[in-house]
Amino acid sequence: MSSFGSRLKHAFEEYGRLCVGIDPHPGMLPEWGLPDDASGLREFGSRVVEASVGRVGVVKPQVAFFEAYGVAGMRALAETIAEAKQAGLLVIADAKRGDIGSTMAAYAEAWLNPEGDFGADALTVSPFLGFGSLDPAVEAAHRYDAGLFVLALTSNPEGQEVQLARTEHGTIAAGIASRAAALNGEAELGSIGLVVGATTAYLAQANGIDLTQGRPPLLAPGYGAQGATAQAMREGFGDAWDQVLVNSSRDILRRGPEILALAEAVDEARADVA
Ligand SMILES: O=C(O)c1cc(=O)[nH]c(=O)n1[C@@H]1O[C@H](COP(=O)(O)O)[C@@H](O)[C@H]1O
Repeated sequence: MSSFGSRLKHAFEEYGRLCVGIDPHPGMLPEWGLPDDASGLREFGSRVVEASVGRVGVVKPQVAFFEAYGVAGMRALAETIAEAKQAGLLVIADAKRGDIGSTMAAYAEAWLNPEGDFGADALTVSPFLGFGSLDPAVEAAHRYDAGLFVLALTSNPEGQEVQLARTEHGTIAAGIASRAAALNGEAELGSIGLVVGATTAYLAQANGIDLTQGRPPLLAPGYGAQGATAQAMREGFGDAWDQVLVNSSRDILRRGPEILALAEAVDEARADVA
């Protein structure tokens, strides 16, 4: 298998830079006329996958919204991931895992081993136990040709008190960006990416954080429902714009439950961020 970075680059070329979020928020299943249980979750996941195939290259299930339904919810997640991969979509499991040593290794095994129940193409991870605590996840990503998206400058305003705090080497976010860059080598698009909010990207430029070093893919949530526009994102990311994968969840999902209406919303968002 080729590296995650090169699979993502191919997806960019084929389908553009939109990632559809599979986020079954509380209340959304009944709004869609689906049972508020694991069978409803499964149908929800299937509809979003169906509306995404052939329109975008990447989907991002939000693990928490499946986990909230217990064991049956996690089974629905596993089946949704398998269905998406089977349909040729890249899957980013948004579980924001962060731990140390063998525990981090076990999380990475759970989410990145393609033979496992939840084997995704990439996983969101938290570096706030120290960037080096992610080493076992980086090793697993290399072993499985998978990717990571390391939280750096998240879309929520509360993130900044930690992420823009300064050490003698600069901001915490700048440190995260340069540690990720060092892992990416010379690839046109690396496999170790960063999460930089569509709403907060401008803060990278304002604080001298270079997002182009190492060419990490940049997962950008915050477009649409959290208020970021395509124009603001383009300006905010500046020279790093061609590395950006824009996520949209609620803005698309609120157009459900019909697959045709969802597909139309996907097409509109994809064109808007092109
Ligand atoms: O890692 C993420 O995906 C993420 C990071 C971040 O900084 N902000 C953020 O909103 N997200 C996720 O991106 C999605 C955004 O959803 P919408 O705001 O509905 O488009 C949710 O699944 C969030 O958990």
